[in-house]
Amino acid sequence: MDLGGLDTNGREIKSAKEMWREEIGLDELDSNNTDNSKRHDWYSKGISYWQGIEASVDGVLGGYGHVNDADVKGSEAFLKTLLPARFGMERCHLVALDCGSGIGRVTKNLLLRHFNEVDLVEPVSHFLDAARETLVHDGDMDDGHKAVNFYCIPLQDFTPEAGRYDVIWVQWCIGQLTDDDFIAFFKRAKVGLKPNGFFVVKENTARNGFVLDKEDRSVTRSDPYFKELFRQCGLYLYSTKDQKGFPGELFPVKMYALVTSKPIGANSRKLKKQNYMPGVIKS
Ligand SMILES: C[S@@+](CC[C@H](N)C(=O)[O-])C[C@H]1O[C@@H](n2cnc3c(N)ncnc32)[C@H](O)[C@@H]1O
Repeated sequence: MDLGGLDTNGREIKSAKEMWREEIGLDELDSNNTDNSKRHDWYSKGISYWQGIEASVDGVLGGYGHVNDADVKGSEAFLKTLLPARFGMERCHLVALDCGSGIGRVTKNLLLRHFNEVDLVEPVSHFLDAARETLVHDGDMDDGHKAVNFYCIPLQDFTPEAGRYDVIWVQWCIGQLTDDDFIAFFKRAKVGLKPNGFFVVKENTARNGFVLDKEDRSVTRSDPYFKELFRQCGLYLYSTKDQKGFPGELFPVKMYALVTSKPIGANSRKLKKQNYMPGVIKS
């Protein structure tokens, strides 16, 4: 990735390669040759940051708890177009995975309304304990929708159960992963999807290149940066939408629905149309 970026102290960084070389000792010539102690440092500083944060909506949203409603509305509108398109109109038994779930905010307000079972994966134990507490008490709603498994593990070490999920939801947490762990995670997580299953990635986006957060050890990637990583994961963009209604000082937020095989649609329609177009008769 050749795009330059910034860190939160305003320091310019020439390229993502340079950032990863500095942060985790990634050697440009050999992506397997990384300094494990630096990588360990990257993740332990990230986890320590979140361990110091209160287990509340305001805590996991960095003091912006009031964007919760707009966030849930935006996600719901996006999800409502995707579920019938991928699984048909008939209601079937749907299962979702909430990645980097924090206190279970997304599971409680969104996923449990659409999925019969939801699993959560989150590395910070006091967040997951809070999630378990709310969801198990709230849970077993009248409609039988419930949170089932609570995995306390970071995404870079997690592999989902094969073929369990219709949707794997990744929101506001993938910036904690380095590029190589991002790619390895999605490659592994594909096995967790059922046929027609898909990923949703909902994340902050940098206007250019990337922004490295020195406090929580995360990176905010730009839209082209995400798309290049998705390509390297072997994922295809099925649909994308911008989140609306957030305060202007926040990063723009995008939602991406990603599938594991090339979607037939716009391109094939275009080709078909061309077949029926009147041709110019050459003399
Ligand atoms: C901004 S909060 C978002 C929580 C939740 N997704 C939400 O939208 O309410 C970021 C979450 O990522 C989690 N996290 C940090 N490092 C992670 C990692 N390596 N793998 C998975 N999640 C991580 C944090 O503990 C925290 O719960």
